[in-house]
Amino acid sequence: MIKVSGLIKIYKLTKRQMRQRKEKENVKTAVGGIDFEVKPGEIFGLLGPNGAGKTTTLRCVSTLLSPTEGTIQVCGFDTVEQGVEVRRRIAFLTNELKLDGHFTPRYTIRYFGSLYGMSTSEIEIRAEALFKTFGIEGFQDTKIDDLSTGMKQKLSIAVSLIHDPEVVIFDEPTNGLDIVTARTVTDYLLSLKAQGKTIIISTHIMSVAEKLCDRFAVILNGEIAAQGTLEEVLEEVGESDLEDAFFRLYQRQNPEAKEVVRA
Ligand SMILES: Nc1ncnc2c1ncn2[C@@H]1O[C@H](COP(=O)(O)OP(=O)(O)OP(=O)(O)O)[C@@H](O)[C@H]1O
Repeated sequence: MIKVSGLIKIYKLTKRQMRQRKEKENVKTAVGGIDFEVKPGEIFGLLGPNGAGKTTTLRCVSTLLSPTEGTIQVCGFDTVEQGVEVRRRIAFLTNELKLDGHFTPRYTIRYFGSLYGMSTSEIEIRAEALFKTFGIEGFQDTKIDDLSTGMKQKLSIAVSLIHDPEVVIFDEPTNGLDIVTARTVTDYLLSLKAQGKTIIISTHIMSVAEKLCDRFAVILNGEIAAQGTLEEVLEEVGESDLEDAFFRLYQRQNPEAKEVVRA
């Protein structure tokens, strides 16, 4: 279970960041007060364009960042006060965290398993199953630098799940993947859901939100513009297609962006 209440995250900008972004203020509100819950056996999506605040939200849920205001509970533990308990129970995947290219998948997964205090035999059994699922068996002893982008992403997912966590937090899990690899990842997320895991993902791809997520929130400029099941969001916005609904919501927030809204 994930419960996000009144989450606000404000970044302090350096002078350089202010110059680069042409910002007048030295603070940036990345997330402006959002609430949502994710239940076990559910895939929840944060759907939004670049800069909407998806990554920031997931970083707060995963304890990587502390909220400026608001609280987050994961499996009943507060992400700020009980960060260690939260980290034990989550898989966190984000594009920014890279596996070291000098090592092999076998070495890497063993290393991460041991960080979670798993025994050698537990690691072997779990790694074998994950490598099989993601088609990594034949590449276990290949240097990560020599793996394809898709294989690296699948390895990152396998490594993040070595300790069989209750909660899965994946930032853009299918980003940059070909259609076959993306399907392997989304199918695996569905199997985790069937196992009763609590899953939250971010995406800017409408079809991922439509097909994979039980519920999702459309996040724009750090605020939730709509949330619910696909049917609920479409009804709330008064559209029959998610892309149209998304643009309708976008236009409500950015009236000057009229031209991008379909008639
Ligand atoms: N460390 C930081 N310092 C200052 N501003 C930041 C920092 N990280 C993110 N931001 C800003 O906060 C806002 C939200 O960024 P965030 O990365 O959460 O969005 P996102 O929805 O994940 O977008 P993307 O899909 O591009 O990753 C953006 O305006 C971004 O420039």
